[in-house]
Amino acid sequence: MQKLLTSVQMRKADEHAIANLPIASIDLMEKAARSFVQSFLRDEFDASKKIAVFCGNGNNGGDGLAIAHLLCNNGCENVKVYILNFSDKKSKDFLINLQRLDESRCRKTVVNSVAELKNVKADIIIDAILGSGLNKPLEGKYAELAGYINNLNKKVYAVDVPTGFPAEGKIRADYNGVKAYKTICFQRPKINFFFPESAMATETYEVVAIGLDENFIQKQETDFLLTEEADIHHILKPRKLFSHKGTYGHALIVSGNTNTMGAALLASKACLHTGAGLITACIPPSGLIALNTTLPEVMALPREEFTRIENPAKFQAIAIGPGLGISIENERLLERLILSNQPLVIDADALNMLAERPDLIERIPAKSIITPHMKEFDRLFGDHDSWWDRVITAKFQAEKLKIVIVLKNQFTFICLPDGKIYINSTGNPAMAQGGMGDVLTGVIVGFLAQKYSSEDAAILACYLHGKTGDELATERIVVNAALLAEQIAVEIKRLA
Ligand SMILES: NC(=O)C1=CN([C@@H]2O[C@H](COP(=O)(O)OP(=O)(O)OC[C@H]3O[C@@H](n4cnc5c(N)ncnc54)[C@H](O)[C@@H]3O)[C@@H](O)[C@H]2O)[C@@H](O)CC1
Ligand SMILES: Nc1ncnc2c1ncn2[C@@H]1O[C@H](COP(=O)(O)OP(=O)(O)O)[C@@H](O)[C@H]1O
Repeated sequence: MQKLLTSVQMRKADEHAIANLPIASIDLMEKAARSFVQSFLRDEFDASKKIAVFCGNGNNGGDGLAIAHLLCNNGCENVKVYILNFSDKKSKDFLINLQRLDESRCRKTVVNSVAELKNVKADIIIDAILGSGLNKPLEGKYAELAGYINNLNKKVYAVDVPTGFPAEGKIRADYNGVKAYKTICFQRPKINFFFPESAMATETYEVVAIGLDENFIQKQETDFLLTEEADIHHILKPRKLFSHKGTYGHALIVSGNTNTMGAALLASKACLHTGAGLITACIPPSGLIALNTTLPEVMALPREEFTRIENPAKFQAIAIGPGLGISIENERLLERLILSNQPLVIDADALNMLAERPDLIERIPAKSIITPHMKEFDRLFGDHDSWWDRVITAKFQAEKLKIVIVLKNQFTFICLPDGKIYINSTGNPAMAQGGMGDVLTGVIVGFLAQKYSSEDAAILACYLHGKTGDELATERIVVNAALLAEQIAVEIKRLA
């Protein structure tokens, strides 16, 4: 798992490298510039393109100067540097690189105001104005400059972070910084790149290594962690010799209604392919034929019989919600399960019913996993006007209720009872189709049945669900939920 650091912590990592590795501050900047240029030239190999490099006065500007210098030395014929003389505070390494640039044949001009920028003719812009040193929203000349650059409508590459974009913390809805095509950032992605509002600032990003001490970074205290494939490999347990269906647990999936039986089938199918030993779908009688014909391995428990069944403790794992429908009977059923005090996976309509019963939210059994998307989350815990605030609420509630909250999106935030937030980066827009969440619930309950902890089940399920979608999306424009449910077994096998 990769630790994601704040700007202050990243600065410490820079300082640590300078103090402890045989590398001077200016050489670290040179290394960062070289890594940027390498990545940039992979994308933009036409040496005749006009490149305008905008440089501020801090270290981000220093990077820009070094980048311009390297581009000139690498055969780029039309590089022009705009040095923005907007501040008296110039960093030491900025000044060293300014002198180096002065001694080169790179074209440059010093600009004191945006009005002086009349004839910027560029195919590509490199934004090295402000980086992770941003300490307040843009205003005055800086805001004007960001607007000017955006209005040029050119391809913008941002150095480390687009000017005006906060690396962490709330992103304002009226973001007024640079809108980059791509950000090439150093050593670690910024925490805020995983928040949907970052789409206002950069279409995509790439992380390049600059030689900071990974051991030092991984030792820092942070609540934000990025799941990696190695973690999944480490958590997954292979199936054992002499094992039998009892070894892999019995999952109960309370789901489906007359018009939404598909959700029950998808969740059950996903659970089946995740490897639970036995699966029972608690469905309405109207769904029996569909279940028996499409998923013969799955047992049925007609819903009205539910109250007559044995203790829910018979099941190793229980999920409730996919396609369930909202009714008094279903609310009673949910209440019964919650009061049984057994960890649950709670999704979809079960979450919507919970939103109307704050008394039950307080009683969600510890170690349960709830899987809201943004709207379901806000119905449960109140409206939020930014994703940062929403994630902070999720973290708070996960700690308070001692549950796992899987807040679903392009990048899903998995908030654990210990306050840690695992960010899942697998998954893609080909998966944006109904039923995908039902499959995720089936995968989670499938892992729970196999005795993975709630934390591990949520982390594994999100990663494998997205990864399976990524593999399938290499060959198709859309990945439907049933296909993904079936393919998940292949991905688990590959990573186990
Ligand atoms: N050794 C290092 O520290 C390294 C730093 N690197 C680069 O350094 C950058 C960070 O550099 P700095 O810490 O110098 O910071 P910046 O270059 O991002 O900003 C510097 C100045 O901008 C001012 N400022 C902040 N917000 C402002 C606002 N809204 N309006 C006007 N002025 C504002 C600050 O007071 C500061 O004086 C990184 O993003 C990265 O590009 C890289 O070169 C890697 C090595
Ligand atoms: N653009 C996307 N990128 C990554 N994952 C996605 C994307 N769109 C949807 N997903 C995933 O699909 C699932 C959708 O869940 P949900 O909205 O509950 O769907 P449904 O209610 O239709 O079953 C989530 O796990 C989400 O992360």
